[in-house]
Amino acid sequence: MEVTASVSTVASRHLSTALPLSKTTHLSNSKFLRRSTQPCSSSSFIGSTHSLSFSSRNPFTRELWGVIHSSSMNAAVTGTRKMAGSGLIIRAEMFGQLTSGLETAWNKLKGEEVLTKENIAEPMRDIRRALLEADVSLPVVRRFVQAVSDQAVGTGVIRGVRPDQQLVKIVNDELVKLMGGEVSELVFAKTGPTVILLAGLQGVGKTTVSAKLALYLKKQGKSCMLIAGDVYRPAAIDQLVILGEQVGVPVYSAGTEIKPAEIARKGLEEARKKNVNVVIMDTAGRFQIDKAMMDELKEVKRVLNPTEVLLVVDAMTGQEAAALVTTFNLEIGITGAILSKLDGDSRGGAALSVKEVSGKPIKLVGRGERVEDLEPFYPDRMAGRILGMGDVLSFVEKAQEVMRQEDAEELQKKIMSAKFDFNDFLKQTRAVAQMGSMSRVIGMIPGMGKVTPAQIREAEKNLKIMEAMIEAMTPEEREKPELLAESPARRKRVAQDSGKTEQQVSQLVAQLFQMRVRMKNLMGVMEGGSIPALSNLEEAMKAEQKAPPGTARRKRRSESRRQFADSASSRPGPRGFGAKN
Ligand SMILES: Nc1nc2c(ncn2[C@@H]2O[C@H](COP(=O)(O)OP(=O)(O)OP(=O)(O)O)[C@@H](O)[C@H]2O)c(=O)[nH]1
Repeated sequence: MEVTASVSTVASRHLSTALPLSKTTHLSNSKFLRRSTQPCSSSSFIGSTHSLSFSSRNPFTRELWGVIHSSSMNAAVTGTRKMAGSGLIIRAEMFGQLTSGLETAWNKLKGEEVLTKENIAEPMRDIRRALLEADVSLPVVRRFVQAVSDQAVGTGVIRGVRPDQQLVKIVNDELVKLMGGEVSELVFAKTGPTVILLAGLQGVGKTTVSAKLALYLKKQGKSCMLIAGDVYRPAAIDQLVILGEQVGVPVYSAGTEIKPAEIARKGLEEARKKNVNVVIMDTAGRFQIDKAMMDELKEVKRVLNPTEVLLVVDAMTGQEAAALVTTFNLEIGITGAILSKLDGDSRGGAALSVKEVSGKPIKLVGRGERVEDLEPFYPDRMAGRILGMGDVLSFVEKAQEVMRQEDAEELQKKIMSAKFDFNDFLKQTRAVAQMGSMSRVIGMIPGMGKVTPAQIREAEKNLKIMEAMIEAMTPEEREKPELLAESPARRKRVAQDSGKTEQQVSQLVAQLFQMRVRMKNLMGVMEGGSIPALSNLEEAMKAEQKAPPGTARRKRRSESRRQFADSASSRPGPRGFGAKN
């Protein structure tokens, strides 16, 4: 098995040079395992091996994180200096508890030479406990643990691969298998419109999913139409109409005085007239399964003869979601599930149980309230995420959506000529914001799984503060940060207009200059090869960070500091840096 761990390189490269995914380089298993099991403390993650490979291709990301998370900025904001990473590491990303539970298992194998029946007994108990705590159904846990144990004992010694790493690999492969192995694509009708019928209990997110799905398919070039079939909740029809407008998709509604099956028939007729590619029908949810609901759905299904019948289930309901998929499948016959609210406190039980329990695949996942927050369900990426690998491919796709190639190239040019300005800064931070909440974006970056929620909250807060300050700058000041560096009066105005302190504005300007120099240096280190060997890159990055005094790099860094310090020292008195007026 090849694991695309090094897509981190691609992810970051994409942001700077928008390389196509096909240039992904693959790491061998052992490298993946080594990387995935390396501890990464929250306080040092910026310089960790993982984030080195990620950020090295995109100096901005690393710098952005460094700047927005700088403790000095926190101090300026809160008046206290906080230590980043106080020892207690909490995973910011979903399935955190499961991930840590599994980590406990591998950690017990540290120092062992080979996997044996005896030494895996305790780790297997940890795995079992972690899965049960994640609300995975018991029969699934039993089968899983059995499959992993059987393979672990039979593995023998693999040169260069530690037993704990071997166990990670076995668990990874079994997790992928458990979740269905392959991505289960939506099926489209060969002729006429493809009809997708959505079902599910109350409040699971059907109406939201209808609009999300329409947008998702629209992005693939398909014309869509929505049918509002929730006749029991008038607000659901209004909600769908509003969401339809938001995503630019027509909504067929016929009020609440008409039977859902009749709405379905008329809606389908309308869709045929309009010649749309895909029709998505939202249906009424119930508090719990009842016969009336099932009969109604059966009737709607008969009328629509849908290509897909997808049950929307709430990821937070754990194994209950899997049971629901089974019941709906037996009652009305479904083609798959959509797991909603995977961004919430889901422990993983639903994602891990649905396929195994019901035999029906999860086709899509909802990961947020926004209409953009719907993605295909990738079992391998989900396994990677559970194991703390970070969902890099999803990140790359998101990045591709929000970052145009020209922007990326222009940015690179600016970085190389040290002309990166506040407009670029703003554009980049917004591109990151567009990818979803920072916690999600950070969770997708390998090695950044272990960031404390407090750190993310601080970073998000800092980002807002910075945006406010940049927005208070004139277009000229944004383009020429020197103007601000040289004028305390300008900085004072920006501070007043943004409601921040002069110290915060000065600090932001200083950070931009430091970023310019450091990013240019990093890009320089990477120039000369398309995708440098990861190890070389890491070395280069380490050297960049740890260059001893007197070396060229160290000199460059001190020059950059001096450059800024020079402007700082030219100011009159303690009011700020670079003062000329
Ligand atoms: N965080 C998060 N919230 C979601 C997601 N999907 C839906 N929601 C929220 O869940 C709530 C219920 O969503 P609806 O789409 O109204 O659910 P429904 O199944 O149509 O509800 P009924 O019509 O009452 O059956 C709303 O507040 C949505 O914003 C998701 O993936 N993540």
